[in-house]
Amino acid sequence: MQESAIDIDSLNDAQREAVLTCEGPLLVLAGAGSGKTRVLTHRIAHMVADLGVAPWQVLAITFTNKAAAEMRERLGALLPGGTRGMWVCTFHAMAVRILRDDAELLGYRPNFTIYDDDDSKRLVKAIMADLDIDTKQFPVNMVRSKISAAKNAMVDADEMAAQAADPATQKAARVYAELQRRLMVANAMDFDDLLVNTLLLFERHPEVLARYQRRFVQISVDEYQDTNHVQYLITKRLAELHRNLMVVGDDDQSIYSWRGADIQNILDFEKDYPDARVVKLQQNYRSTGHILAAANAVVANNSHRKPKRLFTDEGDGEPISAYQAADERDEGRWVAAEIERLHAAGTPYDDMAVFYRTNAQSRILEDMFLRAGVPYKIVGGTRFFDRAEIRDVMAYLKLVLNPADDVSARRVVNVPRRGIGATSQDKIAAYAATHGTPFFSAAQACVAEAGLLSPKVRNALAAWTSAVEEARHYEGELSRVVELIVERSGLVAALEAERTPEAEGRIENIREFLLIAQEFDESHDDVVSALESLAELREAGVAGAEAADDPGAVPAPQPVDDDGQGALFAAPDEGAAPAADGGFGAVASSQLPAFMEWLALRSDLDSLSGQTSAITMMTIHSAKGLEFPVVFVCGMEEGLFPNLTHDSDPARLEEERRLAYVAITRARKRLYLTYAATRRTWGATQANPRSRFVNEIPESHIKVTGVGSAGFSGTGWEKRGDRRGTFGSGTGSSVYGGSVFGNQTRSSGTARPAPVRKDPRKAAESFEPGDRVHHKTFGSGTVVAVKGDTLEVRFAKSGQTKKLMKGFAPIVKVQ
Ligand SMILES: Nc1ncnc2c1ncn2[C@@H]1O[C@H](COP(=O)(O)OP(=O)(O)OP(=O)(O)O)[C@@H](O)[C@H]1O
Ligand SMILES: [Mg+2]
Repeated sequence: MQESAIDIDSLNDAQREAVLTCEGPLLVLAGAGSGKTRVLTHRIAHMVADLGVAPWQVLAITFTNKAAAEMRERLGALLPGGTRGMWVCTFHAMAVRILRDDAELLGYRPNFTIYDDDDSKRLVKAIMADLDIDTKQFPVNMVRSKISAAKNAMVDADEMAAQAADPATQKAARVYAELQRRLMVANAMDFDDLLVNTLLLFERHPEVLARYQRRFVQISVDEYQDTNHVQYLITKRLAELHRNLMVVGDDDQSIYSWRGADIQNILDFEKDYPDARVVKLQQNYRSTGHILAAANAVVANNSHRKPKRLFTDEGDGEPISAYQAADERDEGRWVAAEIERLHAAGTPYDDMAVFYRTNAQSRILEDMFLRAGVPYKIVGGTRFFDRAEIRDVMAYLKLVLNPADDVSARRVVNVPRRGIGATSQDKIAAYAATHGTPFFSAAQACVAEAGLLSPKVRNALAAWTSAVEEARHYEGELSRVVELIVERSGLVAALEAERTPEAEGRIENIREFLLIAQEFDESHDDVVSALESLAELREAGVAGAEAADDPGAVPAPQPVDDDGQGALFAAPDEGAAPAADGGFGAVASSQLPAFMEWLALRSDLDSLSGQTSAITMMTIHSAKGLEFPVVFVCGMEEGLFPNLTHDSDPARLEEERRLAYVAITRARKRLYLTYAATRRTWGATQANPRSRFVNEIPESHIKVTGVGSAGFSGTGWEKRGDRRGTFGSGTGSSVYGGSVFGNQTRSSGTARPAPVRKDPRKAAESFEPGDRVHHKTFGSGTVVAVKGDTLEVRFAKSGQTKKLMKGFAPIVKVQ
């Protein structure tokens, strides 16, 4: 095999056996980081490069788009001759390709539309409203998951109705029938339909199936433990002719049972293919010893699993760091500071990832990263400030600040819908063009002059312009202005009227935005320093810092000199504003301009992160199959992770634990687990003990720091008590007893386990003259003076001394 295109010597014996087994069914069953995906790609490369298999004869399926992209890249690197024609994709992407060619056979037109999760949810909701089904009694999500389960079990609506034993299932069956009818009329398929229709196509049209069976001589499926029934059947059908099917997976990493994934598919592989070769891999090449030991220890608490153990030759590496934060903001802040510290010490941002159990956690983290200047990207989610409802509120505020901002005016004139349609908007725009005025002034004129618009539109427009005017003239706190515009624009009222879970989510986001404004009112100093950071970035000529978010909106902040920040707070008609402000004058609330600049700073930092390397933020679910040198898992608290309620099924706890195993095993060299003593979610503050998954890690592999200690380098309180075994059954209320958190809570008699700093946002690090520091933009320097929250730092490269705000300037101490 010396001639091989791949480096066979880089594989261990078991891996080599798998790579060289190119005929017949093959199962690779092994724990995380043991090289399953690497074996899969090397095996394909070997077949193509050495055995004459054509790339187009190869089908490689994986679970997420990100994983598919990585696999394609790896294959590209291994096969200089190219991978043209090879299908490397997810099940859904494969289904789309197949159906684009032949959906007509099932009665669709080839240009069918794909409804994503949001679209299909909206459709289900509309149907339920039309059928008069009460969504309080039968929640939309419950109905959808019943329909989805039926689809994935290949049960159609009639069959579901015939089998339905309870009212909820009967209702779901009715919705299902109508859903399919409407999807068909709309020439659309939802995600489940893509899979189901592919299978139907194969069953009803054997000639189509035969074509693909002949084509795909070699089929490989990664993350096989997470295939559901339909996916299993599709794979089975496709592989029937050549029987060259390789599946790889790890039963400990099955995390999609809530979507119908069936761990049994992997466990039954040997039953389906009695001649299957089974290869087990035991060496982990990803993680250092402490991390691997922690993962092994946690997952060992699951009873429904095939026991297996992994070893590593890597050495122990660094113990896992656990950090107990005062609250969720302290957590975010600490993570940001630690990221900056690692970055200053040479770890590229790209090498770091931050995971969370639920999407809702990302907002605070984003907030803290933006403040600290940590560039980030979010996989599989929308960044807070990119969300439509937040953009709407921001457009309103821009308009309040600057009524000449036509982009914002046009964006929100009919948001929420108030009957000012395209025709009316065109008329206003035409008026504006004729009179050379901004759109908003034209709107005011159209309100004043009868006859230009219909009375109904005129009324709606009057309400809109007066809402903006009222906010403009409100003299008082900024948060009140934001509240006012949110109320008077009708944004929240319209969402409330929708009475949908998404609308609820949007309202919640708007509330979060209000909180940000309140915080701004409370912490003006921080803002000054945040603006300073931006000014510094601009001064330093950092690419992207000049990028204007929205032309004609907020005036760009001006660089400050050493003594004053005055220019930063200029109202739009003083100095920095565009010359033509439409003659509107300054807004009454003096803080709005600064607030808008602050928000602009955020988007500026966003654009910075688009260009340079960035940390990755994502849910643990989307981290499957990936690896990063440094991983932070946030929110390690009971109730959040494991994400359980008291009446949760014990099987769910096992799935949550598998998720913890997935999270831990993504880390190559450094793993951080963080948890907050108190956490504010949905307006309520909760104090949850730290996650049992942290407690399940033996003490020898983990180092705990936290509030009460001097920042992240201190030792703080230590874990004690018999952590393992205390949890007994692993479910129910006894779980809280025995955790360190629990002990301390009881002994101190307070709700919090350790002294909580008054303002956790201010306390991450203390500086003294003489300390060596590193600034994101200016590089290394020395602290020359500390005055309150202001540091004076002399930077080595420029020789300049700069004033920086502690806690906001992107600066860390270097040891
Ligand atoms: N024989 C080997 N020699 C050197 N490095 C290896 C070897 N096998 C695997 N690796 C490396 O170990 C890491 C983990 O491999 P891989 O991602 O294929 O594991 P996996 O089993 O698919 O993990 P997961 O279960 O998380 O998907 C990768 O960085 C890979 O390049
Ligand atoms: Mg893998």
